[in-house]
Amino acid sequence: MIALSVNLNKIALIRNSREGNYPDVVAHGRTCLDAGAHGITVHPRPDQRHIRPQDVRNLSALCASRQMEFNVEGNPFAGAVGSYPGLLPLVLETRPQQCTLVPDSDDQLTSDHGFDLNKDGARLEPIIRELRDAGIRVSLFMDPDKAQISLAKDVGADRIELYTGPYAEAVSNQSPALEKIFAAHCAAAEHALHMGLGVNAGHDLNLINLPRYRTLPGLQEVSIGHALTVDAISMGMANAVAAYVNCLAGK
Ligand SMILES: CC(=O)[C@@H](O)[C@H](O)COP(=O)(O)O
Ligand SMILES: NCC(=O)COP(=O)(O)O
Repeated sequence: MIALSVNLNKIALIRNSREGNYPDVVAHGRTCLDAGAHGITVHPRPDQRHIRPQDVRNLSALCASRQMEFNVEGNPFAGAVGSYPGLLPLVLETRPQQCTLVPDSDDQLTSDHGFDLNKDGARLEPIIRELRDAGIRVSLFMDPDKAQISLAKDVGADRIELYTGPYAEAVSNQSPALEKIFAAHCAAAEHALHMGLGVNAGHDLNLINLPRYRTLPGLQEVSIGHALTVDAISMGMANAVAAYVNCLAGK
């Protein structure tokens, strides 16, 4: 089974466009879990454009009450800004099952590359150790590069999350590069498994590109937010979650 972790960033983004708590992020989290999602993902950013620290606390409590996986993504090097305490303090306070470290700069529109561990490996190592010592599984956001994935093992990660943006773009553009891109993802996944790393994936996955991506060797979990939320506008959130769960199951 490939787990579906629903990313609720975009629900928070709509909420933040007005005062008040509408739509309610926690209520949507509950709907997703009721509809068959295996977990919830959030990616708080220092500018709090969507997920706020209190959302992380509330969703952590929701997932704990359901014994479902909570995955918090973010830049481990971003410090405290205003009421954003920084990723590490927030994660150590809320104790998700998984923390996915992503090499985003603070002003990035969205995530668009994996770690260069030749550059960041040494400063990531103590962070990964601290998270693992707290009982939190650590995944690193990575491009499908075998040498980099070997380094992910060396710095102590449990899993990698393969960055699927270029794969999704190639599917959507019907690019001739698609075969090569998907082959690189398969080789990267096989290498990760060989190294003893678990394999997650995410970014711009949708109902069109998922039927192929779900065949990736050893894929354990996908986190999906943007497209699933867009589908929920026409299908309803529960139906959208069910459609993605079915798609991952090959139905
Ligand atoms: C790491 C990753 O690919 C996702 O978390 C994605 O970056 C979603 O973040 P935004 O919703 O802020 O674009
Ligand atoms: N890790 C990827 C994620 O959480 C969601 O990415 P997207 O589906 O919003 O592109």
